[in-house]
Amino acid sequence: MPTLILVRHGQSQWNLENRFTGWWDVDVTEKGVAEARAAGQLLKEKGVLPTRAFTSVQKRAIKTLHLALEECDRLWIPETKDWRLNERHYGGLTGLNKAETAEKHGEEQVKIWRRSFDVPPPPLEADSEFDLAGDARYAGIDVPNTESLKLTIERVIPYWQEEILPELAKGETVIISAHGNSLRALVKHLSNIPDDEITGLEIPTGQPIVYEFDAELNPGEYYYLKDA
Ligand SMILES: O=C(O)[C@H](O)COP(=O)(O)O
Repeated sequence: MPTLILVRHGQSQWNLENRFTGWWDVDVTEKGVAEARAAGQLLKEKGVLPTRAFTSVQKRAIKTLHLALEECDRLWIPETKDWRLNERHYGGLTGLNKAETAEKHGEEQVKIWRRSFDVPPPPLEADSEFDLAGDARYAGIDVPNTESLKLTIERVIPYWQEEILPELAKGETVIISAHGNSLRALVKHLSNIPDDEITGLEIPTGQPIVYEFDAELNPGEYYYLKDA
């Protein structure tokens, strides 16, 4: 049975510091490493062993993938990294503290920037220290200067359809190690969550989520592997 495992990266340094991160390439903390290892141990314990892996080009997701695969002895499986699985771009909020931003602009405005479906944060200034346009990994890519969830969906779902779904069609057990909002994009699509209900979906770090697909590649309800 084709199976999909989604894992949000373990805690990052800026998760810990409560800063907007987006495309900025922040590492995992010690706690994040432990979360990633625990995710891999859970895969092993439950016998849900990935045969194919996808991740973003951001180290917090890549490291989480590798730590988890190491724990379930699957470091050898084929893996693909792609920017389309990156976190949504946080624009001009990148690097700012979330609580301080709420004090400055109000809780309501920050909630809109963080959880609305189609309101992007203010764009990143071209001379910002967080501008990644010159980063080698994005050569030839039009790096966005901000993204809403809607814009994130517009790059995640075509990638899902073109690159990941064909692997599931072969019967693979696919693991995707990615980010809060690139995974929200995917869960919204797979579970048919309406635009106005997606605001309520929070994806915790390091907790494997599983979808099982039928022969027609229709996904069932997702569940947390720890509860299975
Ligand atoms: O990019 C970030 O700051 C986090 O990974 C996700 O942030 P959010 O919870 O504000 O969507």
